[in-house]
Amino acid sequence: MSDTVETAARTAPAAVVVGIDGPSGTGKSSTSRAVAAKLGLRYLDTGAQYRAITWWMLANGIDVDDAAAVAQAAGKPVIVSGTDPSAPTITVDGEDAAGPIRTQRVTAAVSAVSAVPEVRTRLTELQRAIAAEAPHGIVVEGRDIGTTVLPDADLKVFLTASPEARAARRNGELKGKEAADLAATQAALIKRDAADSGRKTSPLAKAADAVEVDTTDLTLEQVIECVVTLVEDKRSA
Ligand SMILES: Nc1ncnc2c1ncn2[C@@H]1O[C@H](COP(=O)(O)OP(=O)(O)O)[C@@H](O)[C@H]1O
Ligand SMILES: Nc1ccn([C@@H]2O[C@H](COP(=O)(O)OP(=O)(O)O)[C@@H](O)[C@H]2O)c(=O)n1
Repeated sequence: MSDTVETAARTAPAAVVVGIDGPSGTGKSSTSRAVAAKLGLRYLDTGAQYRAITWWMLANGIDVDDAAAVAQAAGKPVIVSGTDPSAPTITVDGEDAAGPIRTQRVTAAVSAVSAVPEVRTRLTELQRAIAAEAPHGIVVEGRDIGTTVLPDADLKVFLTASPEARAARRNGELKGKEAADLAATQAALIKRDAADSGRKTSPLAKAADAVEVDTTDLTLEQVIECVVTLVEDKRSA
């Protein structure tokens, strides 16, 4: 090894692992992607994986309300996540699933599928393997990253926002596609939060050592800057 390479290896910052959790519409995906891109880290959307397995169950005629049937099928689909924050991808059995996993049908079914312990065990293993392989570190977002998937993460962030703000953000995305009225969007969000927070296995929860950021009155840029600063503080500590 040359002197220059040895010096570079010695001075490169250690890999940093960041977990970002919170309910729907708090800004997890947008913030995590931007923070990862700014800091040269990989990015993993674990919600997309739960959506992907749910999409496969629906496409294969599995009754998503039959936990035993979901558990039996949980090992079948091959889910692959691309972790480049500028172009994240997700495939199921080699097929691009990025579009189909965002439909209302999948959104309405995902909490039931993600409550099944066999589904969680499988995806948690996959998520840990992806995080362990990230050369410079990774930002992983979801519901149970700080509590279950990566309890030793260098930084844990828990994003919150009022139900009104979250529903307005979600409706902004749906405009022109599957537009819903604000009250219906808010009711659906609250129902999903309750299911995700109330399940037995790794529910949506803030880890005791997570930093909570209320994004209700912050712009997306402000949230990104806040998390970048938290990561840099950790790195220099
Ligand atoms: N602080 C914010 N202020 C306004 N809009 C935001 C903010 N954070 C995120 N958004 C917007 O809200 C929508 C949902 O954000 P997203 O990152 O997908 O949330 P989550 O992953 O928590 O469900 C996106 O359209 C995003 O651009
Ligand atoms: N780590 C995770 C991530 C998502 N999920 C489940 O997957 C669903 C979809 O997650 P998502 O992050 O795509 O949801 P949005 O907030 O983007 O709508 C959640 O409602 C949970 O049921 C989970 O159980 N655990």
